[in-house]
Amino acid sequence: MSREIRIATRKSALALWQAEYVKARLEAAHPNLKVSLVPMVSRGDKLLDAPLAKIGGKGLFVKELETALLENEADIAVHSMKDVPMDFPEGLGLYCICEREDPRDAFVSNTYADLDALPAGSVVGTSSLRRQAQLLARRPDLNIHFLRGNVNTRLAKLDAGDYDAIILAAAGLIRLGFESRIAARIEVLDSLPAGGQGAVGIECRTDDAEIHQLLTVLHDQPTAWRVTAERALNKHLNGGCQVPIACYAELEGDQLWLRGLVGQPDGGRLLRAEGRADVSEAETLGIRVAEALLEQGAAGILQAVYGEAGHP
Ligand SMILES: NCc1[nH]cc(CCC(=O)O)c1CC(=O)O
Repeated sequence: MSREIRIATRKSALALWQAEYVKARLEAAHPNLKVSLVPMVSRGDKLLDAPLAKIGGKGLFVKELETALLENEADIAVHSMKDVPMDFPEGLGLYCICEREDPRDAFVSNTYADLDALPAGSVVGTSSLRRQAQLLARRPDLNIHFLRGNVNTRLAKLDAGDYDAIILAAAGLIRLGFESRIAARIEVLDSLPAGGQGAVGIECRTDDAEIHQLLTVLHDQPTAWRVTAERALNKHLNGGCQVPIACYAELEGDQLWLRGLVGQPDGGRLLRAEGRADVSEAETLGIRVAEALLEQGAAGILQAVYGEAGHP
């Protein structure tokens, strides 16, 4: 096989790690395949036109990679599934989901062993409303402070003494070699993860059958079923990037068990719902659990959050 695969990637440490991981696995499986990385420079100008600007936040970074695929500057884009919007542009789709890393949130602190060890009034860093809602529901005394930036930046801010603890996805820390920084993994019961957390997905052109075939060695069907159910829930709740929605699917034999949560950002109310279905019904299950959340009043909570964030 003489084909070359060009991987479009952002330049953050985590994005590069994920791209290198896919490159290494593709090369191992297909010895004659040439795989290269195409690191994307910022295209701030392109972000200003209306349709892109509407997508916002994380969606913008994905968009940049998608443009490279559509313009045939690259062949595949590697994403953290939790950052991938629900719908794809015409001509592109998700053709591979790799085996999931630890999906849990991680408690990271230089002083305290876990959440319960934090003294009253401690400062915890996270910019995720999902994490904030669940933290405050359990520990209303904590002070949640905004924490932005990539994984390295966030760890540096913790080390500078700005926070007593921070919450990050375990997966990102493990991939970047920072597993030893995890003081405690927070069980999913206490911090239900974001849909797709810990899973890496590969997007490519719909009509590129040769690439689809080459990618099959990286596909992990159990992860794909789980992430499909989670994304269906997010989609049904219209979950964008800054919303207090959590969901997590596990496999019990050939049954999917999906748990979903919508939380008031101040932790005052956490709505929970769950359901089980055959793996072939992953999407229906996601919609069903989302409906159960809506019946409890999820729309009101989400509407209040969108209002504050300035969304329509
Ligand atoms: N929001 C950014 C982001 N996107 C994916 C991960 C971690 C790795 C993953 O979930 O696959 C992170 C960092 C974090 O939330 O701590």
